[in-house]
Order: sequence, then structure tokens, then C-alpha cells
Amino acid sequence: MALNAMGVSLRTNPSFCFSQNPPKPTLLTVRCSLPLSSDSAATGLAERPWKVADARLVLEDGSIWRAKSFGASGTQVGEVVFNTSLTGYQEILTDPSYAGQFVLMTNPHIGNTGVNFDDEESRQCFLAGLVVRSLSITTSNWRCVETLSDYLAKRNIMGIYDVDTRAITRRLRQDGSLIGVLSTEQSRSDEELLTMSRSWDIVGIDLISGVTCNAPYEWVDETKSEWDFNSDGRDQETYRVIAYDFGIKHNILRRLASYGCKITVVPSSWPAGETLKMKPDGVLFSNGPGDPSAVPYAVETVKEILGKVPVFGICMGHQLLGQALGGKTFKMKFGHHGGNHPVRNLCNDRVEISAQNHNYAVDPASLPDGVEVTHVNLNDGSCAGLAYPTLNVMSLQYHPEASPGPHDSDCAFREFIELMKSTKQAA
Ligand SMILES: NC(=O)CC[C@H](N)C(=O)O
Repeated sequence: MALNAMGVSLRTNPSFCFSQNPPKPTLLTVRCSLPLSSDSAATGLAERPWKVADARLVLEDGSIWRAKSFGASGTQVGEVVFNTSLTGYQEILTDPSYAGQFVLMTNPHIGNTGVNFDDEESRQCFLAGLVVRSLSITTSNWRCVETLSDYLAKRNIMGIYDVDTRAITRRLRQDGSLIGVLSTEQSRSDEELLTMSRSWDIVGIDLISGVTCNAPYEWVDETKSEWDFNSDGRDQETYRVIAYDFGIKHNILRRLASYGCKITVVPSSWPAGETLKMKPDGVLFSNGPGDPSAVPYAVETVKEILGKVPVFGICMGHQLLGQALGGKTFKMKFGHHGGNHPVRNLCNDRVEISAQNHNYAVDPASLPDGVEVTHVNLNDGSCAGLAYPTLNVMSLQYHPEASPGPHDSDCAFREFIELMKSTKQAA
């Protein structure tokens, strides 16, 4: 994986490498009322008792947002999205779906619960960086094992705080998601960073290949009893599921395991023929980063499996299923990223409060006859779920596994079990 001079891995688009001139030390010329020691008076250098703004977020619209850095340093490009979740910043940081994106938290106070190693949704942080209003100066949580700042520094993830996240959010809502470049390198001019932000785009890039696993593995983690729920009515029968890792969140696997599934996770490029040879009772197509139109190989895999075994698509998996069934996906203005989106389940007319994280959606008008829209996002009427009963297909645009967010839609896992059960009985 390409690294820049500051050791920040260029995770988003390795081919977009910046010229690596190590930054020249910058003399701070300060004018402040603090008494200067004699030598500092001579050089004009003063140690300020507080952190100064040492980072810039330059957006492609030309706006420059000065901020204070935490975590890794360096220069990183990515698409800026805002997430309105009030809790779960660690699950967000480790959701591979954010690869190529800066996540701006609209909840102003971040970091107060530190981090722990139970709440991670994948093996590392894939996002481009974290943008927060106020970084907690202390942690207070019985599960805390590390500060957010140390956690990000160890994972080469950049963060900024003391920046007007509200103003940036309003801009994103007005103009749509914007590409930005975040830099702590004072040697880079504003113009250089602006040029970088206008030279990269997230559309059309396969970001899945940068987050998927390298080889198949069995999911063996047990959900600790204090975190388990809904598993009482668990079927006596065990169902074998192959889960395609397009950037899979671990809580999808934990929830399937809680419902009694034995799961083999396979890489995104795993051949459909190999999957079918494994004779699974069902196949899950997972969430994942980037543009669903940029991974035709994954759509072909889905097409080859469709109709052979019951399938369940989540988020990116839902979009790939939509394309495999003949539909089209499109890029939304600023997407849905949060934990309080109301979704109407058209099958039972219940409204589920859902966990959401997506910038693309399936266009229901493009779906062929026989494919049913099963869920609708009540905020904007977009397609939040589909089914194709004759091919034993179900999928959701949002996240029934929560992590973070509400568990209103956990029943979707039960429905997938029922789909596998009925298909097996009919065989
Ligand atoms: N969480 C996901 O799977 C996101 C899917 C896709 N990358 C999108 O942004 O819409």
C-alpha cells in the first residue's frame, strides 16, 4: 500500500501519489501577549500553551477550513460526507464502507468514551480521515482502553477538530458531497491542495478490492452473552452461509452467527462456481465502499449465483443485486449516513428506525417486473429494500446489523433464515 512521506497510507487511490518533498520546518512567527524568553524573543519563536490550527481541509469548491490536527499527519484526499449518528464513532471508524471518504460527525462532542477493541467492525480503519467539532480532552467509559487520538495515530488515520462542522455540513447539504484534501504539511500551498481536490474523484473507482479479505476464512467469533439478543427462537437447524466480503462489517457476521449460521467469508473476487461447489444454504452480499457501478466483476458474480441459492444483500450488496436484476444505481446528493432514518417496511407497514451509510441508491424505476420494492426511506422516498421472490432474493439498502444505530431491523436476519429454511424444505 503506497505511503506518503509522513507514513500516511494513500488508501483511497494509490495511483494518486503526491510528490514527496518532506516539509521544510516552519518558523512560527507569533505575536502574542505571552512573555517571551530571551532566546525566543531573538528568534521570534514562542511555545504557545495551546495547540494552534496546524491543518487545512481544502474542498473542491475552493473553501479552505483551518483546523487542529490529531491522529496521523500528512496529506490525504477523499470525499467528505457527514454522519448524524449520536453514538458509535468507533463502529463508524472501522466500517470499510467509508474507504475513500472523510467522515464529518455532526454530533459536536467526539472521543469522550475513548475506544475499546470489542466495538470494531473490521480489521482496520479504512476511511480517509475524521472531522469533528470538539475533540474530548478526556475519556470517561468503563470499556475505554485508549484515547481516540492515540487510536487514530496508531492506524495512520488523520483527524481534525475545532473546525466549523455545522457550516461544512450545510455546504454539503446545499452542494452535495464534495472532494477534499486534508493536509498538515505547511509546505503545500492552498492552490496545490485545491488542485489535488479537483484532480480526484470517488466515482468509477473500485474501492472494494482495497478492503476485502485475501482468502476465505470461517467466522468463529462468539457474541458475548451480554451483547446477544433475538437469538431465543433460534432454529435447531444450522444454516451454512457464504458471505462475500465487499468490506463486510463484523456485526453482520455476529448477527448471522447468533441466529445459528455457520459462516465462511470469501474475498470479493471469489468465483461464483467455487461458492456453488460449497453448497451453501444461502449467500450474503455485504456492504462495501465506493461506486457500485465500478465493480462489474462483482455484479457478474451475483448474476451467476442468483436463483441457485437464497441470497441476502446489504447496502453495497443490495446495489449489486439491483444491477444484477437489471436495475440501475445512481449517486445521491449527499447520501444517508446516520442512525435515525425512518424506513417503512411495505410488507408489514411498520416503520423501522434504521442505521444508514450510503451515497448511492437503486433506481426503482429501472427494476424489471417481478422485482418488488419492499422498503422505502421516509425522508426522501428512496428505495431502501427489494425482493425477487421467484429467485429467493432479499436485500436492504440500510444496515440491519446496526453497529452503530438501532436494532429495529434485526428481524431481517430472521427473515433470511426463514428464506433458507423454506428453500431447503422445498428442495
Ligand atoms: N455501506 C455501504 O455498503 C455503502 C454502499 C456504497 N458504497 C454507497 O456509498 O452507497
